[in-house]
Amino acid sequence: MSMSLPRSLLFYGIRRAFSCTARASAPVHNLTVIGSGLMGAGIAQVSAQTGHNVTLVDMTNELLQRAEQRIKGSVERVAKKQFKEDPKAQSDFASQTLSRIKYMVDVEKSVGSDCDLLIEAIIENMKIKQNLFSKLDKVAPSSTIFTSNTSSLSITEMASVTGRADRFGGLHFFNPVAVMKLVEVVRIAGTSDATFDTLTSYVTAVKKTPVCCKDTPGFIVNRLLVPYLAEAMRLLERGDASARDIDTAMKLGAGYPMGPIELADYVGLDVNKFVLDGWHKKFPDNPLFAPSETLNKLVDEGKLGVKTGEGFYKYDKK
Ligand SMILES: CC(=O)CC(=O)SCCNC(=O)CCNC(=O)[C@H](O)C(C)(C)COP(=O)(O)OP(=O)(O)OC[C@H]1O[C@@H](n2cnc3c(N)ncnc32)[C@H](O)[C@@H]1OP(=O)(O)O
Ligand SMILES: NC(=O)C1=CN([C@@H]2O[C@H](COP(=O)(O)OP(=O)(O)OC[C@H]3O[C@@H](n4cnc5c(N)ncnc54)[C@H](O)[C@@H]3O)[C@@H](O)[C@H]2O)C=CC1
Repeated sequence: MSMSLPRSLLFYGIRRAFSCTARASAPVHNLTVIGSGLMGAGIAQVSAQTGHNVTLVDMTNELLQRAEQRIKGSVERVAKKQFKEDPKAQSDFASQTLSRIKYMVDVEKSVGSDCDLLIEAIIENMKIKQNLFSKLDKVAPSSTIFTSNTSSLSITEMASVTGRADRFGGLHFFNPVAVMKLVEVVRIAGTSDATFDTLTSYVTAVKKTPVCCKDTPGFIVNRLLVPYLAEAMRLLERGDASARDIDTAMKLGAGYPMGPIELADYVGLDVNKFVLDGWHKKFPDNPLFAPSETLNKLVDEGKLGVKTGEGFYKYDKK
């Protein structure tokens, strides 16, 4: 005999399974962000702006100095916006934010005994990410929650090299972090309720909106966005329209803030290529993930988009 649930109960069950509402949880005070590039610097910034103590790590002091400059510029923009008519409040906000960020090249020392949360934002490569997590798992306190900001890789595969699958999840921020309001909180099979609750509370604390998703390729946003960007590149390759016209069309015809070609440059063509190539290898029959010749050529030439001064378009060097 089959038993059917009342509709209201069924929807309640679905809501609970996927709900991202923050419940009481262990708060995050201290976090370590590994990788001080576009994303890591942004994550460090929004965390420090909301009172968290951050240790930001990269491979060289030069990279960290670049990140510090970028963070400073962005915090000043935010301060001007938040405290429009009050220059003193602007400079207090900026200096307090900047004072909460420590910079470090020694990755193993970066997860001290008080580290509540680790966010990895290094290159989009599974082997390199696994090496990092495996190394950190041995030195980090057992209570530290590990997360990755990956765009496209499996969080489960990363957690598999550690002994802390219950304290592992994904925190996927969007670029530019200071402005974009969403964070995807990715739950793997092992993620405990306590870990999940801490992650959603942290996202709310940094003034972003969490959505919960399963550990599937691209989660929600990139599963939809990356094929769209690749399709725009193919449209361009076929000579069906110019880059400018494709971008203008999607801005004025579909209401996007940026067109797909300029957004690809903004995200970084290397990141686009890593994502597309990785999915093509895993799902070779899916035409949505077919490589783009133009993308490959630009990456080979070191033209990675806004961050290198040239991609599909040319930019003032940052
Ligand atoms: C690849 C992945 O895994 C996932 C991803 O991230 S996919 C990429 C997701 N991101 C997007 O889709 C971005 C789409 N683009 C946009 O939303 C907008 O074009 C944009 C926010 C980037 C810029 O907006 P814009 O209106 O063209 O430019 P601009 O006027 O300079 O900026 C808008 C506001 O944001 C602020 N802002 C922009 N960049 C900023 C930064 N880096 N730091 C601080 N503030 C910033 C500006 O100060 C400005 O504030 P006001 O409106 O109060 O003046
Ligand atoms: N660019 C984007 O729009 C988005 C990217 N992501 C993801 O975030 C991650 C980082 O991307 P970006 O910030 O764009 O890359 P990026 O290239 O700007 O920065 C990566 C940084 O990590 C550092 N790094 C590499 N290996 C390291 C190691 N072993 N230890 C310490 N630092 C190391 C590099 O020196 C570099 O500074 C990737 O997984 C990417 O897929 C997620 C959302 C949006």
